[in-house]
Amino acid sequence: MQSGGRIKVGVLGATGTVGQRFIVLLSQHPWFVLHALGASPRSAGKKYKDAVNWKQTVRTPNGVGDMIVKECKASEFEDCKIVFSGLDADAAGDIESEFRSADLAVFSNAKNYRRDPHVPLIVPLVNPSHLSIIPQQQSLHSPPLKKGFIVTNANCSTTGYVIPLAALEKAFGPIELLLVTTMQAISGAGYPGISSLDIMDNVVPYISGEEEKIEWETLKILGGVTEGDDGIKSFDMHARHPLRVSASCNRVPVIDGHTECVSLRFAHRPPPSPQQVREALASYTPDAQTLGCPSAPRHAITVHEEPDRPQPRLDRYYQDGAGVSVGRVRQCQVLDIKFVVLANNVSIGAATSSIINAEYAVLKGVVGVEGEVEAAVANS
Ligand SMILES: NC(=O)C1=CN([C@@H]2O[C@H](COP(=O)(O)OP(=O)(O)OC[C@H]3O[C@@H](n4cnc5c(N)ncnc54)[C@H](OP(=O)(O)O)[C@@H]3O)[C@@H](O)[C@H]2O)C=CC1
Ligand SMILES: N[C@@H](CC(=O)OP(=O)(O)O)C(=O)O
Repeated sequence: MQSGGRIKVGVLGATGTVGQRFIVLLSQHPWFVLHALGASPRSAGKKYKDAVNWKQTVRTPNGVGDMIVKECKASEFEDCKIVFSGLDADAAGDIESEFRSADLAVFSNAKNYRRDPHVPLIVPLVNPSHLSIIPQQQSLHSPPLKKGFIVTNANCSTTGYVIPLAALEKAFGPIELLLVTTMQAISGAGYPGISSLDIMDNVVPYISGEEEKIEWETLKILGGVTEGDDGIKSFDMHARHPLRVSASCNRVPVIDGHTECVSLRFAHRPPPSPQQVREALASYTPDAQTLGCPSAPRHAITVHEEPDRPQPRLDRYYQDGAGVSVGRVRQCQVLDIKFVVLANNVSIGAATSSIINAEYAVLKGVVGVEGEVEAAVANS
């Protein structure tokens, strides 16, 4: 596609569920322009339109269908300032590592590097300040890197519920106990995902590895970054205020949108009332909004007053799926407060988060700032 002074970006896993969402969002992005698409050796060498099983409700953007899908090799993406990854986790580890070593900036949806002590796990509406670990990631790399790094975003269920949690911790101090029960959409499992005979007329009360990811990722995201006497930074895993999380995950026959029921207890007594919680959620303004990231939602959290909302079919595409919806905020008879949250797993749960992370990194100068980048930001 023509760059027109915009920042050239690539997408790995461009044919997949998350990859297709990247294509839709990036094709209309004010700063970024799609420059290279990669997928498996099965797709490489084909025109995108012949390789992809397009499942979006909008048509393939102009010019993208005729782009030739490349192999996921860094040499094929060397002109890209930013590479977004929607790779299958079986392939993501080696490929993303090769791209970083080739001094490319990688924003990944895959789980492979989320636990790496030098890789930030960023939900852009919560903890983009964790980008501060990037210089350390680059200097500890062998050989040290000038521009290359990996930033990961979180599991889609983690992403949805940590946004209201961050708003509540900001307003009322640390949370100490958390229970979350998810009802996760079919698209979370990629394409073709779970078979129709398994999910129609059914609920499957198990998603491999999901509960452990939610329980662990929450601590890294909501914790801070601390610096030791030796100058080495590390993620504190919410250590100053230990937080215990218990997650139960279910697959339900919904196409897009993860719904999660959350109960929590605050560390400080007395806890806020349900009305104070509603107000804190509705007024939450993440740094990504204040800084002017173009893909950040206008309302990070939409609070519903109706007793039967949010619902995936009604609420998952509000703001193009870039925010989250919360409803049923009420007193919990066991902990303090309970509520329901809905997040679009493919948008804020995946592609939109990666894109906002990249926008934030551009605005903070973490992605190599050169004339081209400044011009794109200035012209947007
Ligand atoms: N779906 C969701 O809601 C979310 C997904 N994620 C994560 O994002 C990633 C992508 O998920 P999703 O889009 O659902 O998955 P899909 O299975 O739909 O897509 C996987 C993509 O990876 C490519 N791929 C597979 N094997 C290889 C390989 N050996 N080399 C290069 N490319 C390969 C596929 O290409 P090809 O078409 O050629 O096979 C395809 O483009 C995963 O890591 C997933 O865990 C994270 C949050 C939410
Ligand atoms: N496991 C999630 C989606 C996903 O791929 O998560 P992760 O990137 O953490 O593996 C779901 O099934 O809804």
